Amino acid sequence: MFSNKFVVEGKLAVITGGSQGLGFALAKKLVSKGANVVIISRTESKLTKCVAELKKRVEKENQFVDYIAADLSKYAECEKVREYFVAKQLYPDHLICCAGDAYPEEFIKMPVAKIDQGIDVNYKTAVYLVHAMLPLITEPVREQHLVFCSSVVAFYSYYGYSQYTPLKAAVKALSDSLRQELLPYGVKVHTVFPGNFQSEGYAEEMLTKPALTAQIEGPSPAIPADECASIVLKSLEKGKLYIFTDLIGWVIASFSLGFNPREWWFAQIFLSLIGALFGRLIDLYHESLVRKQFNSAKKQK
Ligand SMILES: NC(=O)C1=CN([C@@H]2O[C@H](COP(=O)(O)OP(=O)(O)OC[C@H]3O[C@@H](n4cnc5c(N)ncnc54)[C@H](OP(=O)(O)O)[C@@H]3O)[C@@H](O)[C@H]2O)C=CC1
Ligand SMILES: CCCCCCCCCCCCCCCC(=O)[C@@H](N)CO
Repeated sequence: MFSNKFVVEGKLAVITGGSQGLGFALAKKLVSKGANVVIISRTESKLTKCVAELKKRVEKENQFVDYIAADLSKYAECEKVREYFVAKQLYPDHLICCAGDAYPEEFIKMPVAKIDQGIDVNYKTAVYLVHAMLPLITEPVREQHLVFCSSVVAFYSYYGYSQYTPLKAAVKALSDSLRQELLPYGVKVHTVFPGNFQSEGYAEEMLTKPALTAQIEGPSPAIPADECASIVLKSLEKGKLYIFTDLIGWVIASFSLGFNPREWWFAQIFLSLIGALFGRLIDLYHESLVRKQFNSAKKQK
């Protein structure tokens, strides 16, 4: 049995995007494990319902659950979040950035507003909040965990995700820089690369997802959010820096190992060779699907 590298009992966990999906699933598990939890998102009505639900799981006398309604894509609101903790003299032990959303659609049909939304929700909510919280992250030096939510698509961007994958790749790059920069402050930076999982956001994205996008990502069927949260927590407890929630995600990431953290590195190096040999062939196959789709649409006109 491994030693738990992600102790939560009695600790303070702050979860953005905590009002649904993976964020709320993680919040429930952390409260059940004895953590103090503050969830953050924009919609107060969702947050109050979630906190009522979380309070049912409170076991310990002095364990608390709270929420902050804030649009984290606005820096000023991230500063208000910091002030909340300063005023209460609370120093988060775990900061888990789950806020995000995808709008899968062909780029030629992409409204500019959705491009802005992708940047705001997937990138700004993470970079702004962590930046605003730096005074509480760097002082006092203590063991902390900073968890970013990227996606498998950060390793392989394909048809339909032009509004989303660039920002998930940016979250990966941001986490890679901060993993080095925050070392002296006792901060462990983890990056989660989920495969598909069922959530309110997933249901939303399925409304616009092109059939070809769904076909390409067929090897990643959507698992329940609770199952995804369990996999993430177990990986954090094992001290994993890069966290995958399905096999295909780990395989695709192994295709581009580069400077990335490894696990089962021997197998990953073998897979990186397979990726070097066949990755482009898989991409060419996907390109042939695009051409086929385009030509058959042209014939129907
Ligand atoms: N579901 C999936 O298949 C996959 C998801 N992911 C990633 O995992 C993470 C969680 O996904 P999922 O559970 O599906 O997400 P959901 O879309 O279900 O929930 C997103 C959460 O983020 C909050 N949020 C959105 N915008 C903001 C904002 N500007 N400020 C503060 N909070 C905000 C939402 O609450 P509110 O609207 O009230 O603000 C909500 O709580 C996301 O980063 C997603 O990109 C990665 C791979 C696959
Ligand atoms: C041997 C290698 C074959 C490779 C074939 C390509 C398979 C691609 C699977 C990618 C799955 C990505 C799921 C995350 C999607 C996501 O982030 C959205 N659901 C956002 O919410």
